[in-house]
Amino acid sequence: MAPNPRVKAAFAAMKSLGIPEDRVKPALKKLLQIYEKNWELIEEESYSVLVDAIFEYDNIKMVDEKRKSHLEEEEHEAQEQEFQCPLKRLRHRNQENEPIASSCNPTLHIGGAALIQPKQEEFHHQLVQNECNKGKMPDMPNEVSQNKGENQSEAKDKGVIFGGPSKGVCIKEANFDSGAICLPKNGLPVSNQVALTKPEDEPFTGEAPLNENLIVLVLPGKEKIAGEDRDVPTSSHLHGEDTECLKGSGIGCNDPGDRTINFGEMQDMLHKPIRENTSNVGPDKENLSVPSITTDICQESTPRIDKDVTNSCACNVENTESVQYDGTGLQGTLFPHCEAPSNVHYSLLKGDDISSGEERANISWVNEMNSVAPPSFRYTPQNLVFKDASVRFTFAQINDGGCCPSCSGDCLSSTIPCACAYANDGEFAYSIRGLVKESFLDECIALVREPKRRSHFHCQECPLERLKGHPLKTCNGHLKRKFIKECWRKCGCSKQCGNRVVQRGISCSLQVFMTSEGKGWGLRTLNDLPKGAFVCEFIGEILTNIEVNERNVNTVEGGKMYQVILDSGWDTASVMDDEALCLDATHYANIVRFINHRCNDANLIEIPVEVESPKRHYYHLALFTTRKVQAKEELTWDYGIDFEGDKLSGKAFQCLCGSKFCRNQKTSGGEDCQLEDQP
Ligand SMILES: C[S@@+](CC[C@H](N)C(=O)[O-])C[C@H]1O[C@@H](n2cnc3c(N)ncnc32)[C@H](O)[C@@H]1O
Repeated sequence: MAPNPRVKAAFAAMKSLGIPEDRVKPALKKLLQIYEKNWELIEEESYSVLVDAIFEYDNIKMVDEKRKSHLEEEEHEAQEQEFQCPLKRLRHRNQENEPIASSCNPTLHIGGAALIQPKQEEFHHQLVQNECNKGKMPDMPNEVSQNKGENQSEAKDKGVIFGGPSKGVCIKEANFDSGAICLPKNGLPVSNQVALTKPEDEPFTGEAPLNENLIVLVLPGKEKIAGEDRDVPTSSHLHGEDTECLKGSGIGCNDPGDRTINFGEMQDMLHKPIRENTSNVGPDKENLSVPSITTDICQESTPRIDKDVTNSCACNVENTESVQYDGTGLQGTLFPHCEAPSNVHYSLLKGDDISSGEERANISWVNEMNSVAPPSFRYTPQNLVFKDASVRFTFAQINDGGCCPSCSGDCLSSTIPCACAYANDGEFAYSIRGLVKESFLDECIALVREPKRRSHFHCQECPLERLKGHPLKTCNGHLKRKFIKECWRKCGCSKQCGNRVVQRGISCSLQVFMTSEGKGWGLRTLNDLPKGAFVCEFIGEILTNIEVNERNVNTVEGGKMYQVILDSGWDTASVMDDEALCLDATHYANIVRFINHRCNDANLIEIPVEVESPKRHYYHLALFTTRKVQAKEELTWDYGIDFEGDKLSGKAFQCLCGSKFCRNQKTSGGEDCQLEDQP
């Protein structure tokens, strides 16, 4: 059989680095197995994952060899001692409690506490740690360990060693065979995410090319201006003294890190309001996150920066007068919206990671269209309760029929579907590859796009009508949707179970970019994505409808739309005012706030996902691809806007989606298509 051209290419690439085929082979084999033959992950960044894997493999071999030779040496020494000191051997056996002065080995104190030999395990561990960074590409500095806030020895204590040319993370004891390998930048395929200890604060390692006429903004942490490095405040710098961690004691669940979570305390924290002056806010991830609830290791508080952050713009270019703020009234936001001075020629604005290290993979941003930097907002990877929203839930509410306590490992590979599949008619929504199954996805798409399939439920007392002061008015109806039910902490399966996709967060490579059609910023994928792939969750602040309404009263008309109503579960029972919830991604959000709207044939669809709360007034809203999406394609979803109706309320924008099914046809130039023609 002709050799696979990708294998040949990998060998050739390694050969150019001076690595012979016989060293490449075992590592490549293992990687292909671990990545489920996803070559793209292996090929990206000039095979950096493969290079890491080869050196890891070599390290392990070297460590094993050293250990073996150490054992042999010891054995040999012992034999020699026995041979040379027969007397001592006799005394060992017969006079164990008597001290003896031995000329053969003065440090050996028989029967006493001073007989100290390193345990094999410790020895092995030390070797792995010492050797982990050896054998890496010699010309690459160990940036990570240099830039980390925590030093190497602290990192070691946590079982983590940072370093390597591709920001590799050696996980605990770098045991290649156990699946612990250096993580590629894009993360592993979902089904292969192994126990990964993520560094708590991703270091800033971004570098950008410079030339005289080129202003390059590199966020977060560093700004490169005309060859200079300057520190700029980032969200992680804005942490204050007020750090409260979601840790507790007593009741709750034991998580794999032996931390016990007290759900009572947790709920208190969930209801702690956000303080708007972020210059004195503790790490919001710990303070206010909802589903994270049990997942976060409490981080040490980052030293507070007393600088008035409203004075420090990410575009800290010479003419600071040109700095403009977006008028949200939020102090100390992450990316002050700003324009550069007009006398500077811009060819490119870009940044390394808009998530400030909050996501597993960097999310870069680039503006090749104009001189505008990303708008102000605080990046959060988890929903935050603003104030009154009722997202209380307890373990006791999840009965055994609502989870799978007797499962273990991966529920998807079990022959009999577990209780978590019952919610989806006895079938899991996800395939073994971590994608939403085609049949499930097509059904979800049809329920939204096909007018004949679309149906609504009407709540008895609609909270939206109540809000408008018409408590008895008939509900206008809420679109019926299919829910995905994921396994969670009360389930017996592992954290790597295939029925836990959304809760593991973003794993694809994304980029925020300035669109060319005038829609402002947009989001695109940097890799091809298959149909049914999870892209991201809609993350923002959780507000009650009443709170959102109050907020919107003060919003200038024509502002951008960043809010969704979580109404997919309102059919279950009458919904109280503090249970009628919205997500607002205006001030606190993840990258969802950059996803633009497209009428009807968008390449993303939102699907409600039940994770921790069986009461469906609070759920996660996750975006999945509706079809194959090519690298560099813009990611879009249908906001479900009624352009005619919303125009009246002043909310709608002029749609520039370009879809031939555009519902705002007079302005978009879309063809005059009937909804029945939809894809
Ligand atoms: C969630 S934001 C999306 C990101 C936004 N483009 C930005 O620059 O921040 C939604 C806003 O983007 C703009 N937008 C989204 N989709 C659009 C479209 N199809 N046509 C025109 N503007 C759009 C509208 O201003 C809308 O209120």
